[in-house]
Amino acid sequence: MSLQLNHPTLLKQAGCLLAGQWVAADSGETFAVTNPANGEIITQVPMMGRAETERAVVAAQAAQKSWKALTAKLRSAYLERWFDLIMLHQEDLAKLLTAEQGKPLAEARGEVAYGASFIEWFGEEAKRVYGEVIPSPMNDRRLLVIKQPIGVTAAITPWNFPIAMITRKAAPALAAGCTMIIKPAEQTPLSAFALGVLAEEAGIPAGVLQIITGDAREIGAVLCESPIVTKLSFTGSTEVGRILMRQCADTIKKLSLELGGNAPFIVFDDADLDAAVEGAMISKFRNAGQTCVCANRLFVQDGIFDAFAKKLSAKVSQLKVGEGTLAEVTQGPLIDDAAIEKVESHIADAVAKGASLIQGGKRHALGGTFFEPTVLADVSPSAMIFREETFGPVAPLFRFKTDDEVIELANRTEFGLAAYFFSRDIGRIWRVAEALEYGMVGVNTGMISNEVAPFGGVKQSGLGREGSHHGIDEYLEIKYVCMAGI
Ligand SMILES: NC(=O)C1=CN([C@@H]2O[C@H](COP(=O)(O)OP(=O)(O)OC[C@H]3O[C@@H](n4cnc5c(N)ncnc54)[C@H](OP(=O)(O)O)[C@@H]3O)[C@@H](O)[C@H]2O)C=CC1
Ligand SMILES: O=C(O)CCCC(=O)O
Repeated sequence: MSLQLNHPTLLKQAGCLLAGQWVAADSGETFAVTNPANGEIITQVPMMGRAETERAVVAAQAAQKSWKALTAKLRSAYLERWFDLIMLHQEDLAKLLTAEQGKPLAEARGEVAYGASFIEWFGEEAKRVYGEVIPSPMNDRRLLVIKQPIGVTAAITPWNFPIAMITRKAAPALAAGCTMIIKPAEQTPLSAFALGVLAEEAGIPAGVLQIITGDAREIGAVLCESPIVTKLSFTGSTEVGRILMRQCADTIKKLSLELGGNAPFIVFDDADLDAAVEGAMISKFRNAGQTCVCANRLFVQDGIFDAFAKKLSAKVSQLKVGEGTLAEVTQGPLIDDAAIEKVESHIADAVAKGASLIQGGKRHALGGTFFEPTVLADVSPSAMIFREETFGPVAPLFRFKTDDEVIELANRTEFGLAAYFFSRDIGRIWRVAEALEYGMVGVNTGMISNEVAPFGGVKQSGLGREGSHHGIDEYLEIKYVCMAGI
């Protein structure tokens, strides 16, 4: 194993973090974590299930009593220490992330900093959970609102952002006074464990943050069905989101769901062409196209279509595909074979329906799950790629003529996460921003995520918001106190 870390204990091999101990599965079973760039096994992690999850829930409940009793200032101090340690070990965390997920090291470093920013932000927000005094309609009464932690919470997270998707959930939970059990994706548990090691080093007490790997269905079933767990936050596919929502119905659990997207990226004739191409590169090709906010459908107005297609293809041809550890690489492997098959099927279907392939289009000569960054022109709205999230490095260009036409096309989807458009007409900017049925809209930019802004979708892209001052509300309950006899 060639992973050289300055702080070797960050690579946890033997156990999950349960009730302050690193423990093996009851059965002793493990599963392999592999490097998607070369298929090598990095390490084995525990294959846990129902029994271990039930114990984690009990431990989380016990820990929550004292965690919520701390002052917000003290919880904030724990989070600040955790943030500092993550940034201190940014390079090691980035190496681990690249090893198990595949993204280029520069992107991995960026994700570590992005992930840490949620801990810093919510550490600060912990101190600003204000209540209200409501002017009373009766002289002898005083009406108050206080906010309290929702209790024991759980997070089920995906492989595409193995650090940030955990911290975006765990930081507000801990800041609010909740405890959290985290089930990371099977492909990327090592980043999660490393966060757990640093949380321990920051002094975060046993049971406040627990990390469990293994059988997703069994672990998920316990987390959803337990009446002790009062909140579940999930990021991943819409299909699994639906299953979890159904499973949470019996306990009427509070849910945050961050599900699939089908982002439109619109370039109007009056756009700054270079800025639009830059925006498309970052929005489409970040993490090899494997983000839920990636541009999935690029709509380009007739008058600028050919120039945009040419410039974008030229930029795409300069992307360097390879192992994420190599300095010059800008696109790593896709996560697995299923991902590459989906990309291939979307391209084949688009071409069969009349699209022309103007860049890339096939598996990369490196083999494995490396894929050539691809551009398709004149794609038909009847193509599969119009309806489904590709989650890969394919930019399909659709031609349009009018504003009304493109707004209708952009909204013709059950998803509503992120949308982007480029224009320099202030009237059009307002009209289009308001007409797009999406939770987030980037205007003249392809990059919208940061810790101070509310991240989340409408329609079937999910429920709730993460990040920003709204993010902590997902982990708080409102209590109304009516005081009579004044
Ligand atoms: N919104 C987003 O950011 C993401 C969207 N996706 C979309 O989903 C597609 C498939 O990716 P995939 O990784 O399979 O996403 P999934 O939704 O299957 O996985 C996300 C998380 O859910 C867990 N999970 C899966 N099934 C269950 C279950 N029945 N009960 C409880 N937890 C469960 C997974 O665990 P385990 O890994 O152990 O199976 C993982 O931790 C992608 O191609 C992409 O389109 C994927 C990832 C992120
Ligand atoms: O794909 C996701 O679910 C997370 C998107 C990364 C971001 O926060 O921008």
